[in-house]
Amino acid sequence: MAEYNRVSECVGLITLRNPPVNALSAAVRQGIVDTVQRALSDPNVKSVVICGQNGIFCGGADIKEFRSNMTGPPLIPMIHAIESANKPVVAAIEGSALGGGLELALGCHYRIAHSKARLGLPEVSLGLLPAAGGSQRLPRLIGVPAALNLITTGRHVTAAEALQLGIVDQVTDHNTVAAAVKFALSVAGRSLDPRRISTHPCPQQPDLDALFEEVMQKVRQSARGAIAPIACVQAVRAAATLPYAQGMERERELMATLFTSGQARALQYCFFAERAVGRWRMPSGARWDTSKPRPVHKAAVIGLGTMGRGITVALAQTGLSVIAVETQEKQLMEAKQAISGMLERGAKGRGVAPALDGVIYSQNIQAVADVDLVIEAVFEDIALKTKVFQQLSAVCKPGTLLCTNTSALDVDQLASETPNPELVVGMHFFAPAHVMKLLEVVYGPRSSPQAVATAMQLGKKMGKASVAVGNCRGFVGNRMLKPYIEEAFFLLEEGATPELVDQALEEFGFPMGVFRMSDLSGLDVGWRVRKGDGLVEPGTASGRSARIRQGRRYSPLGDLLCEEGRFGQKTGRGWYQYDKPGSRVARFDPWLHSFLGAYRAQHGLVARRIDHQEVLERCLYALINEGFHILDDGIAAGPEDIDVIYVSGYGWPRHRGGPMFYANMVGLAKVLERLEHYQQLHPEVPHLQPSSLLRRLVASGSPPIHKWGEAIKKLHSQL
Ligand SMILES: CCCCCCCCCCCCC[C@H](O)CC(=O)SCCNC(=O)CCNC(=O)[C@H](O)C(C)(C)COP(=O)(O)OP(=O)(O)OC[C@H]1O[C@@H](n2cnc3c(N)ncnc32)[C@H](O)[C@@H]1OP(=O)(O)O
Repeated sequence: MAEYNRVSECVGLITLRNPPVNALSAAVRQGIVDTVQRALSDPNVKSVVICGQNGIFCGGADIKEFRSNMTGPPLIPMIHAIESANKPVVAAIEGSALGGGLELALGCHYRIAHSKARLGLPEVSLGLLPAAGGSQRLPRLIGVPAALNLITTGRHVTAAEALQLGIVDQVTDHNTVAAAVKFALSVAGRSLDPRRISTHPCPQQPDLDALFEEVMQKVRQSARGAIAPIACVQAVRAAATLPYAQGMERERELMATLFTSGQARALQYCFFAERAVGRWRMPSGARWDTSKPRPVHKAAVIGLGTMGRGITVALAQTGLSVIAVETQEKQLMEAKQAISGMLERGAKGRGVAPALDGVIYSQNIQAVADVDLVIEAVFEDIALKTKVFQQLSAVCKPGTLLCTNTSALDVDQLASETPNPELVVGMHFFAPAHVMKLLEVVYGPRSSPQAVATAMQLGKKMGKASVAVGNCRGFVGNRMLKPYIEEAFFLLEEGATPELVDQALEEFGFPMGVFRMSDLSGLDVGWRVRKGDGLVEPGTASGRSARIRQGRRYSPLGDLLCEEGRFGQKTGRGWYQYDKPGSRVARFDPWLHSFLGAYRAQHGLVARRIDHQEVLERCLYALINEGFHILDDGIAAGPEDIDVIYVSGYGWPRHRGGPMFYANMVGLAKVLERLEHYQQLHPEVPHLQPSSLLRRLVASGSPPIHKWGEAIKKLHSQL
């Protein structure tokens, strides 16, 4: 809806009303068409101001409408009618002007923004392009290079940057609508021809072809298979080389291709999934909207290794007071230096003062007595963590939340070692913790809803994609990673190479294939876990029986590399070779290939040709299958939780929507059929055995992903 008022006698004020972000729904578009017409036909009105209610101009087209048949007046003629109006129209921008919201403002003759406003054309992140004239007007207004940057990245700019770029005409610290009304009065009666952006040519740009070639190359490289960034470049090229009407035609064609692509569906799914995970719920029935978080003003981090340092930085950057505890003096000094450096670099990047004073360092655990929340990040050893939790329980004031950053240990076991297990949750950060977006908040059967609410709220404050998950081995992310990695090892045994497997996964869209990723994170990490599980044996045995451990197929390849001291990048050797320890460029390693040949010979394995399709099906479907187990077990509340974890923490290509969304796109029946196929070939591999939930979903007609929750509930009630 849009409300109309006449203010200051001769200004028509149009207010967009569609909480929470004034998205341009059919009703809002109709409201704008009607109120603009009313203002233009009223002889008492000399100029018009468009604003949004509740301090936000407009969050763009209503993304929810994209899923259905769109009705109501279309955006493009609506914006043209504003631009061609014979009275000045001024956009009063508060909060956000994004996507269609900014395109609406670009159709206005003037734009006044509040200093705290953010503007942008983020359509690319939804798999689209600014298709209400944005791809044609913005380059005409601010020039091709700046428009390319904004449209291909989708980044939001501050009002100050928007002013500098020429997107807005004025920035105010005061009441934006009042400033816009005053401005509208001052320009009433002036010629509007120079203010109609669509009538301008793009500012001249030397060597346009070279510029587009360079940008296209860069975009193709970073897009990892996403098509929208490429279409955005093509649309801006049309703006730079074609008359406006033809440019608009090109914009429409490109949008039609994107709009109907699976990628747009996947990216829009991610947008809503990221918001849905904030509405967490636990199997006990506790939920986000009935659980009140405790305030957290002061936090502590115990253990200042890599994870503890990153967590300290993330907390301090949120504005919290942090007590950082490390018992060894030398490590404490090193950590202090490293944390200060990270805070300084982070502050420089954001143009703010570093929060150095926000961190107090101590060797003494007693220093945490009055904090509201502690995150333990000591070495992954249950005995050590148990001791720390017992000390914390004795030292901390009553009610302090005790969080563990474990990635592998049993949160419930740790909780049971404390007098108040309801205060214990896992906060599983990903390295580097001040950079990586993902946080798994792990609740045990005794964690209180308030503890979960507090950890979730703190995660949100830290800017993390926080997902509440149940307690199990590996939680969600690492539990699903295990079969994925194991399949990759089996593929090597059967004839694949690390290069082939990685290439297939990188072409799918992962930033790194499984072997390059293992080299980066360190092969010794998995080795230690497998040793702990009693799976590692001396590598001299041969034949099939040597590769069956604990009753299932096992590949000792990773262990054998570790025995050779090949831990990945840090030792300069792993699945690849590196110029020196710590260097990042993975190179083909002839040693590794002859090692694989010798290994196959020792075990009587005959290498066969393996193609990309098999790599993808075996690695990805094994991972997805585990995802169905996780849903069946109630460890994740819904497929969105799993997908957000994989997209924000494990490099799953966002334009493929996450593993569960991908399974939905491929078709559940197809995933089931391929798993059954591989399971028949590899009966000794339990993770290829299709999950019973997947079978039941297929049997119930493969409901679309947004109906899985309902279907799972129904299927569980039938058990
Ligand atoms: C046959 C083929 C024909 C093809 C041709 C089809 C042509 C169609 C014509 C289209 C013309 C193109 C128009 C335009 O170019 C396209 C667009 O505008 S796409 C939208 C672009 N806008 C955005 O991407 C902004 C998205 N929103 C945000 O970034 C943030 O929400 C915010 C605005 C910065 C506010 O942030 P917060 O305050 O943190 O709030 P939340 O993010 O939590 O959001 C609150 C709530 O609002 C919902 N929401 C937000 N934006 C939109 C939106 N644009 N549409 C619908 N809903 C929106 C959000 O989901 C939250 O709700 P919840 O999910 O929690 O219920």
